[in-house]
Parts: sequence; structure tokens; C-alpha cells
Amino acid sequence: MTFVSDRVIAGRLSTGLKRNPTRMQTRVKICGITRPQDAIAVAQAGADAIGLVFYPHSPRAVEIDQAREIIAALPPFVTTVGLFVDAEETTVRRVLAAVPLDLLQFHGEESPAECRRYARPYLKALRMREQADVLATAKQYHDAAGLLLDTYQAGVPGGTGDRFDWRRVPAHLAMPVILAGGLNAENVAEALTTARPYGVDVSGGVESQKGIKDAYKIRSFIAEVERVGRD
Ligand SMILES: O=C(O)c1ccccc1N[C@@H]1O[C@H](COP(=O)(O)O)[C@@H](O)[C@H]1O
Repeated sequence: MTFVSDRVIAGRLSTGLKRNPTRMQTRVKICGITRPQDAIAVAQAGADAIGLVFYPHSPRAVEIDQAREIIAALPPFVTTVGLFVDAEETTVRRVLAAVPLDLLQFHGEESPAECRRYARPYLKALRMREQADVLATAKQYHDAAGLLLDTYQAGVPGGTGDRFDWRRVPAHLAMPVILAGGLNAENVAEALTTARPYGVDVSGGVESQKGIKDAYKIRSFIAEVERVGRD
């Protein structure tokens, strides 16, 4: 088995790197992994990070034992991200005690204090409803490792499969921007040239069905990111 990536998103996110300058490779997170074989496919394709969804209402939700099995299948240097949506503190702590997560992703209405209380690097998701203020949110969550911008859809906290207007991503932000929402191999090049994010996060766009990743779609997605990310 050949693993083509040895990059670690968490460490780099916390170095204060901002946007994706010329010649710098855009980081890739593949979210909603539910099976060890998908984690292996993601690592083999060269992704930087996998996301594990600890939100029971998601079709991609994982249990603690399942998450441990998935992570155990990974080679080193692939960042593990745990996604939560307005979870109880006890729930997050139970997961953290059992699952080796490098980074937390808060995808609900968690306050800055709630995001900080685990003393772990975290990403804060902002759903891009009309009145969303990216700059103000970045200020509010100034200690976040990055701000993840996702599509807003009423009643759905994420994983919508829909894109938003990428021109709304500010050109300068004091923290890394991770672009999400409806990305796939067909549109990610346009997304990157429009928004120039530090990283991208995709779930539905690389699946054959909800929760089941498609190795071909993952490879195509990463190939596109690498193509655009080069000179
Ligand atoms: O993936 C989910 O099921 C999910 C559930 C609740 C909150 C967030 C979720 N996923 C995140 O949503 C975005 C976009 O996903 P997609 O590519 O549009 O399917 C991404 O950040 C996922 O991490």
C-alpha cells in the first residue's frame, strides 16, 4: 500500500497560516467516514484529514467503538477530526476520553466558551445564511484553528450537499478558512479559484450513498485540488 500524503492539517492550521498563497497546496478533509476501508481509501488518495460525525441525527453518525476502529485503520500523519453539533459537554468528554481526535469541529451554535472548554484545537463552522458575518465570527472565535464556512439550509446543521456563493468568502481573514458545502470533483476547481481557501471539506460529493465513500470520487476530488493548487 502506498500512502501519498504525510501532511498534518491540525499542526498547520495552528501555525497562523492564512489563505492559500501561490504554490501552496490546499488541504483536504474528507468528512463523514463510517468504515475503516473508507478511511484507508481516503489516506491512500492523499487527504490530510478525516472527519468523524458524532451527531446522532446524521446518516454519517458513528459510535465510539466504530470511530476507534476507523482511526486504528489509518496510517500516521492523517489528522482525525471529531464533528459535534450542539452536543452536551458530557458527550464530548466521553468521546474525547475514548477516541484519539486531533481536532474538534463545532458545527452548531456553540459559543466561544463552549468551544474552548476542552482545551483542544477546534474549527468553528459558520453556516452562510444571508446575514452571516464572517469577519465578526472570526473575531469572536479568534482562538479557533480555523473557520469552516458551510452552506446554510434551514433545519439542517450541515452535510447539505449544497453550495453557497463562494464570492462571499472574504479575501483576508486572520485565520485559515476551510470551504465546505456541496463540493465535488466537478466544482472544486472553481471553488478554489473563487474563494482561495486554506482547505476544503467534503462529504456528500465523494459518496456513492450517504455514509459510504466512493474511492474514485475521492481520488478525482483530490486530483482536482492538487491540479489547481499547483503553480
Ligand atoms: O456530514 C454530516 O452529516 C453533517 C451533519 C451535521 C453537521 C455537519 C455535517 N457535515 C459537514 O457538512 C459540511 C458539508 O458537507 P457536504 O460536502 O455538503 O455534504 C462539511 O463540513 C461536513 O463536515
